[in-house]
Amino acid sequence: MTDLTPPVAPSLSARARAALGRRNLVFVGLMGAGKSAIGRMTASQLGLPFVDTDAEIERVSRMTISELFAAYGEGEFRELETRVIKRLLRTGPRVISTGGGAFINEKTRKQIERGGISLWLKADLDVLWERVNKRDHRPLLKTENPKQTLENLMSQRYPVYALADMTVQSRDERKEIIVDEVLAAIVEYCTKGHKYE
Ligand SMILES: Nc1ncnc2c1ncn2[C@@H]1O[C@H](COP(=O)(O)OP(=O)(O)O)[C@@H](O)[C@H]1O
Ligand SMILES: O=C(O)C1=C[C@@H](OP(=O)(O)O)[C@@H](O)[C@H](O)C1
Ligand SMILES: [Mg+2]
Repeated sequence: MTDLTPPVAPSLSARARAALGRRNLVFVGLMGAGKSAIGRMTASQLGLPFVDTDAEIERVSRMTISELFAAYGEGEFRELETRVIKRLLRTGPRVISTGGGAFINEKTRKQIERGGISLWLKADLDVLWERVNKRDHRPLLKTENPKQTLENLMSQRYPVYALADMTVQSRDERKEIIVDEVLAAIVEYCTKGHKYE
């Protein structure tokens, strides 16, 4: 008997998973861009383990990010961040969401370049502000004018985030839509092999 079942096209998730192969996928971008939330959902779509580097740092140090900044300062936090990311990149594949400053640190950025493919979740100031001002766990934003601080960080950091392999616009749109755009970016970048913007 002939099989009359029509062929089923592989889903976007399956195509992205195949395109990624053994590589790690690393989310970078400013505070509030959605790295932690979108990273977790992307990992689930890809059927891969997810690690948020801030959560991992908090787990190994048994301190919150705010406590680490207060007790040891940003310099020590960056050292810890670099070590944690280096260790995570040694194995895989997995999805890794970094804290906003990780990719700015040259040592960490080089590690990410070697151990994975990077995706910048890019967002406008108003989108970022709307999201970060709801919570107060980000030590760098404990300033007199946190929105201005965020804007200053945008001008300093955006040229560096732009070095990422892929860029996806994070905006006032359902998270599922952003995740689909991330999956499409992976397919495009991994099959064509040039920067995706
Ligand atoms: N597309 C989106 N739409 C609405 N809220 C979002 C979206 N993406 C992220 N968020 C929310 O914005 C907040 C900040 O996101 P988070 O993932 O913590 O950002 P990051 O890790 O980049 O700092 C969270 O409350 C998250 O659920
Ligand atoms: O931008 C930064 O330098 C930081 C971003 C934070 O992570 P999110 O980007 O996930 O908020 C966290 O790592 C720390 O507060 C420092
Ligand atoms: Mg985060």
